Amino acid sequence: MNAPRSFTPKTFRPEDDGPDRPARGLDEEALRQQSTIYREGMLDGKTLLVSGAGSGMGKAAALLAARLGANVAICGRDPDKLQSTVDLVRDEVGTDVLAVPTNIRDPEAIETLIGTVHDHFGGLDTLVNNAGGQFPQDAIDFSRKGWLAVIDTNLNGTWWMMQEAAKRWRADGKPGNIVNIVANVERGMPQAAHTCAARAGVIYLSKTLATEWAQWNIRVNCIGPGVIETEGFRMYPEEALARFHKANPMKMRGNAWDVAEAIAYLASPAARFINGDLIIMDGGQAQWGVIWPAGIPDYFREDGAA
Ligand SMILES: CCC/C=C/C(=O)SCCNC(=O)CCNC(=O)[C@H](O)C(C)(C)COP(=O)([O-])OP(=O)([O-])OC[C@H]1O[C@@H](n2cnc3c(N)ncnc32)[C@H](O)[C@@H]1OP(=O)([O-])[O-]
Ligand SMILES: NC(=O)C1=CN([C@@H]2O[C@H](COP(=O)(O)OP(=O)(O)OC[C@H]3O[C@@H](n4cnc5c(N)ncnc54)[C@H](OP(=O)(O)O)[C@@H]3O)[C@@H](O)[C@H]2O)C=CC1
Repeated sequence: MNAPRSFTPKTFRPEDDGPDRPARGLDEEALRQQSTIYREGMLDGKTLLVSGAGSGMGKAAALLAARLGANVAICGRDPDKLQSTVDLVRDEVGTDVLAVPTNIRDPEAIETLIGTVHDHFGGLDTLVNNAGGQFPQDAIDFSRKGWLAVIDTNLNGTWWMMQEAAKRWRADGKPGNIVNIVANVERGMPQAAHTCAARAGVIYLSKTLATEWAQWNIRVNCIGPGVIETEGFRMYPEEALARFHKANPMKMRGNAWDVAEAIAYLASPAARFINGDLIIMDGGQAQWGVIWPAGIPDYFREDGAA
């Protein structure tokens, strides 16, 4: 029998970044160079609110939406990260992004956020719930605070955003569109059980709301990314990162732009009949491999899992 696996929480924290933990994913220069399959002006006159848009997929989605003509509002906790997205879009596209620092765990702050977006742009067409995250750890060792932090962010935070946006759409008699970024949870997520529970909750919440809210012309869909290399990867030990891409049969990592293009599709008129669905973007991982974000335990090494 394996000895209990110990875990030092401080080890993988983003603030521990240093020269030995390099930046991950598409940097701003790479983002600027991405091309898109979509036509110019595809999102003209549309307003998108993207949470967690100070980095990673949210930043890419904000840039692409702005490039396609949308009004873009963003939120996240760290104002400096949000400002980096504002600056990138202004420099690259020439438009102003509305940045509203907001913790999605705070429902009152979300009420203010949704109101601010409506006041500024005169409405909201697509809400992208991308903010979220977790830390890698064997479930048996989760602290109570850690469990609650992940559930509160990924499940409750996403719900507060959805409910507040929908209340406003119903009151205004306007159609709405929600895209929730979740994860690939079909076969569970070892060493990420907290986020697996939260994301599974969001997926089935979304399917339920897609029915309940159809009467107000509000669509709700999810995107389930697999291994997408972003700044968020700094949270994981090198040992795990070295194996992440081996968990899908294509043996590759996706990038933030892949997800941004899927978000743009769901925000476009081409997706008007898609409701209650989950788009998995994982190179086939769901059918095959397993990610061990805290490192593969001895018990699973011998049988060659993933
Ligand atoms: C899965 C593979 C594929 C997925 C990839 C991605 O999603 S990539 C994108 C991923 N991007 C991200 O994931 C980025 C966003 N992630 C986050 O912001 C955090 O991981 C969060 C979701 C826990 C929020 O936390 P927060 O704002 O509340 O900040 P806080 O720091 O105060 O933590 C609260 C408590 O959680 C606990 N705890 C925290 N860390 C660890 C740890 N390493 N170890 C153990 N426990 C840990 C601890 O109990 C802590 O309290 P303490 O002991 O300090 O008093
Ligand atoms: N990269 C991957 O392989 C995968 C990622 N995902 C999920 O996709 C989403 C985007 O991830 P990715 O771009 O990779 O990672 P990042 O860590 O770069 O982005 C997550 C963003 O969420 C924001 N955020 C976190 N907590 C809160 C909060 N309480 N309130 C407001 N904003 C918050 C963070 O900003 P700030 O710290 O400023 O608040 C950050 O900008 C996340 O939900 C992630 O868990 C799912 C599957 C795989």
